[in-house]
Amino acid sequence: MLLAIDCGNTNTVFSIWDGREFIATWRIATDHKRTADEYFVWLSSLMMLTKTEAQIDEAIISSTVPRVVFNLRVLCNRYFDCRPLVVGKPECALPVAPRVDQGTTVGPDRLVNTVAGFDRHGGNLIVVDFGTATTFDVVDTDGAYIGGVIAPGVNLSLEALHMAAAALPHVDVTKPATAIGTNTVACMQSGVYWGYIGLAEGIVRQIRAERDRPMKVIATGGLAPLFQQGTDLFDSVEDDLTMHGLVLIHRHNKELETA
Ligand SMILES: Nc1ncnc2c1ncn2[C@@H]1O[C@H](COP(=O)(O)OP(=O)(O)O)[C@@H](O)[C@H]1O
Ligand SMILES: CC(C)(COP(=O)(O)O)[C@@H](O)C(=O)NCCC(=O)O
Ligand SMILES: [K+]
Repeated sequence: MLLAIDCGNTNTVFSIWDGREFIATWRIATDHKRTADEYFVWLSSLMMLTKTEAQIDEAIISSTVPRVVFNLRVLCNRYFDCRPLVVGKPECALPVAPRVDQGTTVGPDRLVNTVAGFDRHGGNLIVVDFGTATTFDVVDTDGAYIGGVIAPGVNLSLEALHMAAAALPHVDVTKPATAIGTNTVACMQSGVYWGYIGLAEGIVRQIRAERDRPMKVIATGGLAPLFQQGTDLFDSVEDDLTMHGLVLIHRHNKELETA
């Protein structure tokens, strides 16, 4: 079975793919100090507690944090006796190469989102990922990643507000009932929630104008369902998008190997 690992700047998600479906998905805070042994203790206890029967013998990793890849590789080598594919490394082929400025290292999560979005919806697509950063990935007609937008993430913005202004508390993002807040917390939540809805709508409008053609919009990432409640911008919200892309990229590389 395939172990697919999606490491973002905040959370790392592990999913087990049995060839037909994901039989388990677990999430751990991203921490570059975590060792292979620690990952394994965590993974194997979850497998035992949930009675998940899985013989893992293949792995694929996408990581926006380069430093964690070493220990994830050790995990795969030592405990699953396999060499993981690492998205973004030369030995990991993509169905279509990205078309960006020379020397640009596109975040592997964005490449994976592009592959998954194209598989599910075809080309001319915008994938919005509400992760640590809020990213917009533009997918061309043939499925190539051709660029996009990186904006500060929602929680990052709230954190910055709290850090920079003495009178502003730490607050969690939620959908406020009204745009006009009648207390400090409600005002901050409104600024971030409706601010990000406006950001997403505005950026998508601008991208569509530059591309001058119909483009679907797919949202993913931890906070996507919350933002879907405030706008009809998204054609769909798919929390398994990155995992789906990892399975596709793994399959693509296996096919190349046996061809
Ligand atoms: N279900 C949730 N409810 C509220 N916040 C969430 C939820 N899931 C994730 N988050 C927050 O959303 C942000 C993005 O999460 P995630 O998509 O896991 O980011 P990344 O991929 O960059 O690690 C993080 O700040 C995280 O704390
Ligand atoms: C933009 C990102 C920080 C988003 O990461 P995430 O929010 O998923 O942790 C990541 O995709 C990245 O480090 N990108 C490199 C630059 C680029 O994609 O052009
Ligand atoms: K991500």
